[in-house]
Parts: sequence; structure tokens; C-alpha cells
Amino acid sequence: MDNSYKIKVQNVTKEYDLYKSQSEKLRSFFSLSNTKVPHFWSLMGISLEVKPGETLGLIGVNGSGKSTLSNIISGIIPQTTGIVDVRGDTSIIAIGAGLRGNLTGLENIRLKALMQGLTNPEIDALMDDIVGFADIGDFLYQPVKSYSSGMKSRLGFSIAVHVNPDILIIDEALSVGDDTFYQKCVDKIAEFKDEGKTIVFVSHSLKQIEILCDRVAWIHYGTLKELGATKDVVKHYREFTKWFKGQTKKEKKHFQRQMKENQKAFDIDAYQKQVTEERQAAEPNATNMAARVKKDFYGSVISEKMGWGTRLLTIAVGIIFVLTCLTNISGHSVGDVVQHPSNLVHPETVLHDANTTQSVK
Ligand SMILES: Nc1ncnc2c1ncn2[C@@H]1O[C@H](COP(=O)(O)OP(=O)(O)OP(=O)(O)O)[C@@H](O)[C@H]1O
Repeated sequence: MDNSYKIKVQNVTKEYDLYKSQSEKLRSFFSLSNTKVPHFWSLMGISLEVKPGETLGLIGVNGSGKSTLSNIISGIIPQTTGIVDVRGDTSIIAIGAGLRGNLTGLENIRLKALMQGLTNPEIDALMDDIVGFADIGDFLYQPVKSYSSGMKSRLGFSIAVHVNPDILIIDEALSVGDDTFYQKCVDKIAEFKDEGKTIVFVSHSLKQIEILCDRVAWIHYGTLKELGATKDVVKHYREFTKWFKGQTKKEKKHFQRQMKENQKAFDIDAYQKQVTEERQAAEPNATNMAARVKKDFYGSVISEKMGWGTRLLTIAVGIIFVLTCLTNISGHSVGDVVQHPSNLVHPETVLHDANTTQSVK
């Protein structure tokens, strides 16, 4: 196996349908016409690798796609296209993600640890350490939905680092804690780095990024703007934010609108064609390049969109299910219900018909 990377993402995109409401989503599922729902491409083709033992920082302005990327790497959400290869004996946790609001802190600890593959005796042995590190007092016995964001972060971070993951994904977890907790987390991350673990660190704090990261990826409105040594990328990002702050309010708005429009107008087929051409140019003698690129784009993803065949099948199965339930409840045959659906609504009619039939006999 190629051990040169721990995480590889290649040509990764993420598309969202921008439904205005749940009912619009439902209507579009049943609609026979191809209703035009606006699309938004949160990621427009990201390729990068994280080496074993490396700490990679993800930076970028609000809404640039950092969390989308870290959630895809964590396996929390699927990519729309591309390869995501996370290697080795991995146990990945995105801080704060996956805490269940209705469960208490203690219950969440057990649940997340079980989901990471730990046994109950192993969890019992770790419990004091996890509770001690989180240091949230009696809130441990309260449902997580009553926690402040700082408390959620404390609990999430504490569980994450104690289940001993090989790869740790930290998404903005340190920005909400107080100074004491922040220092504890930084020390813990440093310990992880010393142990040679791989870390993906998402943060708006360039200071934290400078302290902790070996390399940095600058995600810019769905694209990878720059990937390189922390010093260089942070310098360029600071130049960009300085430039942006220097713009007038109107110019800022125009710039942001333009960027979002680009993300709505992104053409996945054109991108696939461009990748095919680039790879063909790099390997002029390679055959079947279009098919190979297509496989790389779609071979490892499960389509989130239902084709018409699947939709019709789902609707048919739904109807059969409802009919079966109704016939079971009413005691009539499926044929009866299909021919006289009103029998279900007016059971007395059924009784009358049955009596009539009996008396005729
Ligand atoms: N479920 C969703 N449906 C539609 N759009 C979404 C969804 N989730 C995220 N987005 C959009 O994708 C883009 C990227 O969001 P993401 O949260 O990844 O950005 P970010 O860089 O982590 O931002 P921040 O720094 O503010 O946390 C944003 O424009 C966001 O509005």
C-alpha cells in the first residue's frame, strides 16, 4: 500500500439543492416535470493529500467550504464527486459533531466511544479521564441541548482525544472555549503531534494555525486557492483579508455576490471534461482516459439523487404498503379496497353489502 498519505481527496465536489422549504423538496420528489431547483456547489473540485503525522490547517473566509471538506473527510456527509481515501487504522472525530442533544453528557460519552469501537469496560476505564478533561461539572448529567457552545466543545474535544484516534479532525473547536481550556487543548494536540498522529485543523485563528500546523490549505469559495508551508499560505491569506477589508461596503458585497454566483453556475460536466483533458495531456499514451476520469468522479460515490425508475418504484412500494396496512385494518381484500375504496371510509356500507350478499345467498 502507498503510505505516502493518510488522507487523499481528489476532484472532490459537493453540491446542495437550495430548496426553499421542506414542502418544496417533497413537491419536487413527486413532480413529473423537471422542476428547476437552484444548485449550490459548496466545493468545486478539491484535491489534496495529508501526510502521515502531519497537521494540516484549513483556512478561509466564512462559507468557503472548510467544514464541508472536514465533514466529508470524517465521513459525516458524502461527496458529490471524487475520491476520498482515508487510510490506516483510523478513528476520526469532528469535534462537536455527533453529540445528541437529548442525551446527557455521560450518555453521549458512552455512545460516541461505542461508535468508535470501544467496549464498555474500556469506556469505564477511560470515563474519569474524559470527565476530568471536559470539566463541565454537574452539566454532565444534563441533556446536551442545554449546553453552551463552549461546554459542547469541551465535551466533544475530551471524547475525541481520549478514544485515541489515529486521525483527528478539529473544526473550530478551540474558538469557543475559555483560555484555560484552550491551553489544555493545545497541549493535548501537541501530545498528539509528538505521537505522530495526523491532524486536520480548521480554524479562523491564524495564530493557532501558525502554532500548530505544518502545512495549510486555503479554501476559497469552494476552490483550493493555495496549499503549502504554513508561513507562506498564512502570509498570502493575510494579504487577501487586508485587501478585502480595504474595499468599500459596496465592493465587498459585489465581490461576495460574484463568488456565490460562480458557485451556483459551476458546471460539473465541464469540470470533468477539463480534468480529462489535463490528465490526457499528462499521459498522452493513456487510453480510455474519459472512462477512467468518470470512474474516479463517480465510482466511489453513492448518488444522493433518485433517478425516475427509483422514484416510481419508491412511490409504488409506498402505495402497496399503505394498501396492505389499510386492508389489514379493515379486514377487506386488496381487490375490494381497490374497487370500492369508499368501503374503508364507510365501514357500515361494507357491513350492509356483506349482509345483502349473505341474504341473497
Ligand atoms: N445543507 C446545506 N445546504 C445548502 N448549503 C449549504 C449546506 N451546508 C453548507 N452549505 C453552504 O456551503 C458553503 C460552505 O459552508 P461551510 O460550512 O463548509 O463553510 P466554512 O468555510 O466552514 O464556513 P465558516 O467559516 O463560517 O464555518 C456555505 O455557503 C454554506 O451556506
